[in-house]
Amino acid sequence: MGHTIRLTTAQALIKFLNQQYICVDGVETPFVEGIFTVFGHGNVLGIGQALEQDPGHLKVFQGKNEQGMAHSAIAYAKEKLRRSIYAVTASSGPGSANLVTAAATALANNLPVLLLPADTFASRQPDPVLQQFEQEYSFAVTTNDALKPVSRYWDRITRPEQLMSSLLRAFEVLTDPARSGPATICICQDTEGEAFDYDEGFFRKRVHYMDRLQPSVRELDAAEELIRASKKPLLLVGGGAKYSGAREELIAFSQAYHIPLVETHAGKSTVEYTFANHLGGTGVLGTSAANAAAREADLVIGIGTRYTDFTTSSKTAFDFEKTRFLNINVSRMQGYKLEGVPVVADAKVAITALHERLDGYQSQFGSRVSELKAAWDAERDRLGSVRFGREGFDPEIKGHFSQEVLNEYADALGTELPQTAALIAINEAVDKESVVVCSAGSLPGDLQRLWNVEAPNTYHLEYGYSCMGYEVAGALGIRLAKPDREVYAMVGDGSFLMLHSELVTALQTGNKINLMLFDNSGFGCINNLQMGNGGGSFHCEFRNHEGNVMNIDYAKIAEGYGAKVYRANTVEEVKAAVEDAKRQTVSTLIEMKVLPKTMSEGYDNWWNVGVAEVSENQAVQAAYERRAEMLKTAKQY
Ligand SMILES: Cc1ncc(C[n+]2csc(CCOP(=O)(O)OP(=O)(O)O)c2C)c(N)n1
Ligand SMILES: O=C1C[C@@H](O)[C@H](O)[C@@H](O)C1=O
Ligand SMILES: [Mg+2]
Repeated sequence: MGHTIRLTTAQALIKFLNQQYICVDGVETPFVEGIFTVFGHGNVLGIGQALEQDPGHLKVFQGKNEQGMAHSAIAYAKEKLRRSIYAVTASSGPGSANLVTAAATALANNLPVLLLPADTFASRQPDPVLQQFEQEYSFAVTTNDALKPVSRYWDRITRPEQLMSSLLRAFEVLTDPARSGPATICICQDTEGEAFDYDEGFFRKRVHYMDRLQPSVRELDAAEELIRASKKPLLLVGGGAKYSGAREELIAFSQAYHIPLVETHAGKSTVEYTFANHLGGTGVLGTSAANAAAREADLVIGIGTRYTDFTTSSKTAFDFEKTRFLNINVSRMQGYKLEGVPVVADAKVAITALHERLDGYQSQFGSRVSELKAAWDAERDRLGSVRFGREGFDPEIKGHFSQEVLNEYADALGTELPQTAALIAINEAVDKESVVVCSAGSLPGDLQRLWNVEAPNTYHLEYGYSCMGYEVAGALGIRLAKPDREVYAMVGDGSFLMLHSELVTALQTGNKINLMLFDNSGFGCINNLQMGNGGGSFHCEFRNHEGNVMNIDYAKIAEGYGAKVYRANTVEEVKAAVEDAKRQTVSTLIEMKVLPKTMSEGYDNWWNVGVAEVSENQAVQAAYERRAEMLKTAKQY
């Protein structure tokens, strides 16, 4: 052993974080950008002291809610294509518990984040300490154990020297493209402040190489054979393609062999929609063009996709009798899905290698690609020009609300604005390099279908966990990743109510974000789901105790925090507000009252949901039977 240096566990942690680098394609950059903190008794005297003494290059942010700040950290990592992270420190007990939802969000989306919740005392001398819940069967169980199932790596540090092996393992996980996710290191409160003579070698600069996984010759042979045998292959672009940076390779491949391209939420904006062979999003929230191409395809080339139910329309989007799957993925687990032929490799490398092998090949899609795209573009134009009428209005979500109820909403909210028209107006008004973020509600559907991307990597959807409350916090994380871009959080009233604390952090730190608040006074998409499956409207509208539609002044709330606010209830007002908001340096909120049932829906999709098998309501029974019929056509596994 060489020289030693005497540090507390927390000081050693911060020193180590400063020395971690990542290398991708020969470019070496620091891996840990900073740390989000909510200090409490569990971490302020340990990690807080260490940061106050010497943060090194780490940027230190004061979060307002542990879940919120962790969402910001996750969004930062996603926007940085997993090549840079923030750490997150929380105090023990409720602070740790607040991290659970965010950890699960990171896990579902394969996003790296280092979670550092404090733990109870290693010595147990003062037990039970404040916020220790005392589980009778074991004093070793603390709130932090709730983070185990939602972490890719989890450890508890009860002695200073344990930190060394723990951190090395955590960074191996955080920088592995196939297993990236939350690494959680819980440090006992007393241990954080305990000193140890650390070997100086532990703090040397460490470079983690995110090498591009190469496909084997056998895999490429199999892939080539599949494609050559296919008449109508389809490129399905998932998040793995985006993280790999495979835009140019995908465009060249698609162009050379005339293979149409569709995308998942995570993959969206890897290739911009202006590319001629791009048919938009696929599945439950997909375009008519993408879903038609999926049905016609005899080979799906899935690139970095997890094939979720939304992507596959609960395994009904394809003709499973004839369609084969070629799965390019860095994860073997993902590669095995839908009985596909796996190519366990980096997307960019695999597409390049396949491109070189397919000389002379051409798909038989011919003019079908441009025809499908043109038909969808016309449909999008229609959705953009929908206007409300007090009589005979036929909303996109049909048969749920009578004209009378829709008029009631128009009166209560003082608006006639349809959601699709508002969204398309925003799409047209924002600069093409700006970034849009969303995660839950009806907006992901409208975004996947209607948000036309003109510049790569400008669309950020958290749809692995679809966690309400990610939108505002996520916008902050994106702004930190891309400080020169405008960031627009598309947020429903329900999501805004669930969590928007990090708006204050954005205002406090001068990191401008724009919140596009779509207020339809309710959990709109869930109301659609219940009514679309035979139910009534049950506890999803925001009506008060007298049965009246609530009209909440969200602009006033944001104004109270110090944001610049706008109230925009017509397409013209929305466009004007977006233009003015661009000129602001402070964070903005544009409140739009939109009519329920005016979001987009349909286009040959299906979502398998748990409809009641027995019910006193005939409409629910009918919905159950429809589901049973659909299940007959679905692949079983
Ligand atoms: C944390 C969390 N809780 C619950 C849900 C289930 N959920 C999905 S969308 C939704 C309602 C969203 O309402 P709002 O944000 O107003 O969007 P809208 O559907 O009205 O557009 C709910 C409750 C979720 N996705 N995330
Ligand atoms: O339950 C849900 C329904 C989806 O439509 C929505 O986008 C998502 O947020 C969700 O959780
Ligand atoms: Mg709503």
